[in-house]
Amino acid sequence: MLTTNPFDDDKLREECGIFGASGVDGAAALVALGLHALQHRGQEAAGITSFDGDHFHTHRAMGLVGETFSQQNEEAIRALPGSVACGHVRYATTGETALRNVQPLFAELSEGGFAIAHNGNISNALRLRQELVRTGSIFQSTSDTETIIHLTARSNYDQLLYKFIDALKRVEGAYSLVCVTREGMIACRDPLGIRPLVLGRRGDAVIVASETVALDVAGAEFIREIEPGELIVVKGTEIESHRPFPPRAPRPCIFEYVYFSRPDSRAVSAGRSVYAVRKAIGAQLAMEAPVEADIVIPVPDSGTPAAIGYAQESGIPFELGIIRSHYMGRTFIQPTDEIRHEGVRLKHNANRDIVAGKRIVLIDDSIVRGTTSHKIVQMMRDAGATEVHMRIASPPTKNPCFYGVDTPEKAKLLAANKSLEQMTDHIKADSLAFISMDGLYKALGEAARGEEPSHCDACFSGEYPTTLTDQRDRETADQLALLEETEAAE
Ligand SMILES: O=P(O)(O)OC[C@H]1O[C@H](OP(=O)(O)OP(=O)(O)O)[C@H](O)[C@@H]1O
Ligand SMILES: NC(=O)CC[C@H](N)C(=O)O
Ligand code: SF4
Ligand SMILES: [Mg+2]
Repeated sequence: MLTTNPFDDDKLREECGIFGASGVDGAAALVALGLHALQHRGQEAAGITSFDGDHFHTHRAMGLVGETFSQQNEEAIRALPGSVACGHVRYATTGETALRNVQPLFAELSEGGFAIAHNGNISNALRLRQELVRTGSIFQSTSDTETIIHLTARSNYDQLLYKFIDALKRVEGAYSLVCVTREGMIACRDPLGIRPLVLGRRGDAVIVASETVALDVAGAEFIREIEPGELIVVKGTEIESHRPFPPRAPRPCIFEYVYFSRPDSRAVSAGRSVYAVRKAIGAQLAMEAPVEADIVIPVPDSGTPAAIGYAQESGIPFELGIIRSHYMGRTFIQPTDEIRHEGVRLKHNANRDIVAGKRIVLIDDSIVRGTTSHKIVQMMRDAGATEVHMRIASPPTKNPCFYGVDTPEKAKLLAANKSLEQMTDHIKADSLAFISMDGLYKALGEAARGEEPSHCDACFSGEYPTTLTDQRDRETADQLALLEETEAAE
């Protein structure tokens, strides 16, 4: 996969963000605001499609929202007239990082134009694509999202809405979608509601967004979440709700609360802010994994709320012992290997006076490959820390995500390949502990995880809530290749 950031190529990636507005003049400008608030979910590319009653208009580009839809580039927004629009910020999960995969994707169907913006990942997209291509579909992109367009186009139903629903019934995996058609806007969530989507109003205008922070920034009021398995059709300012799928117990992504969502968004299924949930996770971690220390230090930014919770619960003072630069990364020239090795210092640096001579508890939200923890523990020691205890605000990440988060393959996940002791050695900490799975659910206000958990937690538990057709096909192909190799060698 192509990456845009020379220093961040070994991380758990963000996902995507979507935003739609209907029933408001200049809808595209509102979408640009909303996308800006969702920028943390995807920094590779951004796009908006509007409909002015006669024509569809699209502008898509690589890069940040502010680069593409900025004050200096007002022309870009003026070229997107109309009272309905949808937009997307992308972090690729299927299909390369290239303009042809930047969303919203658009096609002219027999019922007219159809624009689609997708957060999630379709776990049988490859299988569907092979079938569609074999029977004549010509794909314009390598994105999983395009399969929905082809399935819609080829459905035998006679109205666009029913064709679209027919298509969704054939896809597996995770999808929160916002579409613009000649009739208005359609928004929906997959039957398990794996990826988030909320509904708001700005006056009479209808807004949908991945997270409530985007409603705040667009001056809209939060109404409710779009329910798992719900599809809404928006015509102007009118909303019609549909339930096209048989009801199932929802499984929203628990990692949204650990890491992805902005802390000022609402954790809808927990009835609190994401910030409050993260603090509760930190407090729970302090109860489960206490340690004698002088100060609690977050790995900024995402470890900060959990560190505040840990400090408050343990009574150990909270200090900013690591300062993060917000200016590194994307536009930085390609470094030499030597500079790349030093790269972490560009992002994080020790606050020496705070750290020197102290026993410290470091709090981060997750360990993926272990790169960050390894470097930061060393950084604390170099700055004079006498003991470094690492505490992680999620259970060990042992499995990849197939639902819209670009995680490294299992072989590269530290916790999938090492015991707790080996991980502690690897990051060179004096001690290491993760919050328990039950502890994580307790922080969400539940008694324990239980047999039928309320959330998707597959990256920790390995229990994927949907079938993973493409992954199964890949494993079968690998096994066959191995068998052939063995036979050839014999
Ligand atoms: O074990 P690793 O492979 O290093 O990955 C884990 C780290 O990645 C994420 O931070 P990241 O630096 O990506 O983003 P953030 O600044 O939003 O915390 C996460 O918060 C951990 O700090
Ligand atoms: N991270 C996402 O939600 C990505 C959406 C879609 N699967 C893509 O790759 O464009
Ligand atoms: S596997 Fe993990 S990151 Fe992916 S949807 Fe499930 S909980 Fe979220
Ligand atoms: Mg981090």
